[in-house]
Amino acid sequence: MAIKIAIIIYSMYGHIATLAEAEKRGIEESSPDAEVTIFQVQETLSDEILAKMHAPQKKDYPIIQAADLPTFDGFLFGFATRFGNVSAQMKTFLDTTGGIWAKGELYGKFVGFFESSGSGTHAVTIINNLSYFVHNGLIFVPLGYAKAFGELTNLNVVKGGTPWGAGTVAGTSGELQPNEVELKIAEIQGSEFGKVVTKHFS
Ligand SMILES: Cc1cc2nc3c(=O)[nH]c(=O)nc-3n(C[C@H](O)[C@H](O)[C@H](O)COP(=O)(O)O)c2cc1C
Repeated sequence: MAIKIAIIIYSMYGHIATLAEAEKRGIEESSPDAEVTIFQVQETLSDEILAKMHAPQKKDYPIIQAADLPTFDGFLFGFATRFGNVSAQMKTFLDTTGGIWAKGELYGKFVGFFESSGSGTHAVTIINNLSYFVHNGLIFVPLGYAKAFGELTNLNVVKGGTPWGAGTVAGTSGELQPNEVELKIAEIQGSEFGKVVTKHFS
């Protein structure tokens, strides 16, 4: 049976959405039988506030519902950093999943993370949010260094990405876009994550 992977994001300015597409490409490259879907969490801000924050129109990824989660074997979460943490939109979604947690429906499934931050707060966003995933008994698949050593240690470009997961430095006004090195890291992460989930569930 084909494995199913959900990439779940919140992206106000599009950086995380771009990384999510690279993660998806990576999974599909290493695991052609995998079913991969990019979801976004429900927006919680009004159109008026979003306009004041200069947020562009969102991509039309389906909105994830708590009830969708148990149908997947693995999850890649894309976090847009807010004060070194996840956005309230992402947290609001996670807080709707108590019933799933109570039934242990995510136990033993796999999870990985990628992130975006204005100035490069990187790993801290992921580390600050492990608790939810630990409580659910999800198995964290870190990116590590082995498969992306050259990219992670490349100091020639301003870049995100750590052994905790892919990432991008958006710039303090969102003026940067994910660059080639950041996209490559995201593809490698997707590829390796796909392999781990496939190996376990096939
Ligand atoms: C309220 C708020 C808090 C933020 N906090 C941080 C932060 O702690 N560190 C940082 O580097 N960037 C911070 N940023 C910048 C965002 O992380 C950045 O806009 C985001 O990663 C862009 O991703 P997106 O285009 O997918 O929305 C913050 C942005 C907002 C609006």
